[in-house]
Amino acid sequence: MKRVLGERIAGDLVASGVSAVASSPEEMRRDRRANLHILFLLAVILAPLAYRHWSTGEWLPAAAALVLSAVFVANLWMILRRRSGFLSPPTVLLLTIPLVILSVMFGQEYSLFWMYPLMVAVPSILRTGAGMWLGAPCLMVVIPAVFLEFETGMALIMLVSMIHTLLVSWWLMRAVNQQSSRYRNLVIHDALTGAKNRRHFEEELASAFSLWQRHKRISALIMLDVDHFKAVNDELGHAAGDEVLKALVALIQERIRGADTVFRYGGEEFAILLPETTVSRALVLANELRDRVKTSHMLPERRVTISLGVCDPSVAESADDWLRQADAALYRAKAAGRDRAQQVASLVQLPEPLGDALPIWR
Ligand SMILES: Nc1nc2c(ncn2[C@@H]2O[C@H](COP(=O)(O)OP(=O)(O)OP(=O)(O)O)[C@@H](O)[C@H]2O)c(=O)[nH]1
Repeated sequence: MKRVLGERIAGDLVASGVSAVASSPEEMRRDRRANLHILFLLAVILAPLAYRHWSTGEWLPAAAALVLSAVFVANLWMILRRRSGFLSPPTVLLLTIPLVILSVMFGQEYSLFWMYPLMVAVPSILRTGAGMWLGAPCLMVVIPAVFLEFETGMALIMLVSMIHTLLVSWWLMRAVNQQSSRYRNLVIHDALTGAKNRRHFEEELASAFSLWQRHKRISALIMLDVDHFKAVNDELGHAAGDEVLKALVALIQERIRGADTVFRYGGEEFAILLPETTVSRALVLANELRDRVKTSHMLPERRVTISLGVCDPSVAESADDWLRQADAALYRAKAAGRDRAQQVASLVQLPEPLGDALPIWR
C-alpha cells in the first residue's frame, strides 16, 4: 500500500511538472498562468510568516521563511522573464508545507490559517488523488497544535473547515481533470472510427520528424486508402461504408503495437505512425495488413482491399515532405493496380540485426 501510494505521489509530482503534460501552446499558457498564481500565493504565505517570527525574536524560522520567500519571488521573476523557473511548483509546495507546520510547532498558532490556502494549493498542484494523500497527513500533523492553541469548539471548527477546504479543492480539481481529459479525447479522436484525427496526426508527425532530425530516431509512416470505396458507398449505402471504416481501424489497432498510432487522415484515407521502425519492417506490416483486410470479409457482398505507401523521414526535408512522399508511394500503389504496398527506399541503413530486431507489432 505504502509503495503504491509513494508511486502515485511520485507519478503525480512528475505529471505536475506541468510543462511535461502540457502539449499545445494554449495548454502551456494556461499552465504558466496557473503556476504564476500558485507561486505567488506560496511566496505571499511566507513573507508575513517571516515577519511574525522576526517580531517575536525567533530568528531561525524567520530567516528560513524570508530566504524561501525570496527564492520563490526569484523563481516567479524567472517564469515571468524566461517562461520557466528553476523550481517546479511541486518543489515549491513541498518546501512551503514543512515551514508552515514548523512555524505552528514554534508556537505561532496563527500560522495555522495558512493551512487553508495550502489545502487549496496541494490538490491544485498535484492535480489528482495524490493531493489528498499529501494534504491529509499535513492536517493530521497540525491537529495537536489546533487543540493546544484554541479552545475545543474553535479547534473543531478550524479542523472541520480545513478538511472541508481540502475536500472541496480536491473534488473541484478532479472535476476539472475529468472534463479536460474528456475534451482532449474529443479534440484528438475521430468520432466515427475512434482513430486519432488529422489534427493530432499533424502534431505527432511533426514531433516524429524532429526526433529524426535531432536524434536520428527513426520512425515509419504508412499511408493507406480503401480501394474503390466510392463503389462501396454507391452499391451498399453510406452506412455500410461507415462499417468498413470502423472495421478497418479495429483491424489495424488489433495488429499494431501499443506505441504505434492509427490516424484518420480524411475520408477513407488513414495514416499509421510507427516509432522506432524501419521502412523494411513497416513494409512487412503493410503487406500483412493488406492481406488481413482482403481476407477479413468485412462485407459479405464484396471484397474490401487497401493500398498502402510506406516511407521514413530519411528521404524528407520536412514533416510535410515526409507525408507527401508516403502519399506519393500510396498513389503509385493505386496506379499499379491497387491492393498492394509501395515503399520509398530509405536513405539510412540501420546496423543489422538491430533493424530486424525491432518489433513491428505486439
Ligand atoms: N461511408 C463513408 N464514406 C465516406 C466517408 N468519408 C468519405 N467517404 C467517401 O469515400 C469515397 C472516396 O471516393 P474516391 O476518393 O473516389 O476514392 P475511391 O472510390 O476509394 O477510389 P480509389 O481511392 O481510387 O480506389 C467518396 O465516395 C466519399 O463520399 C465516411 O466517413 N463514410
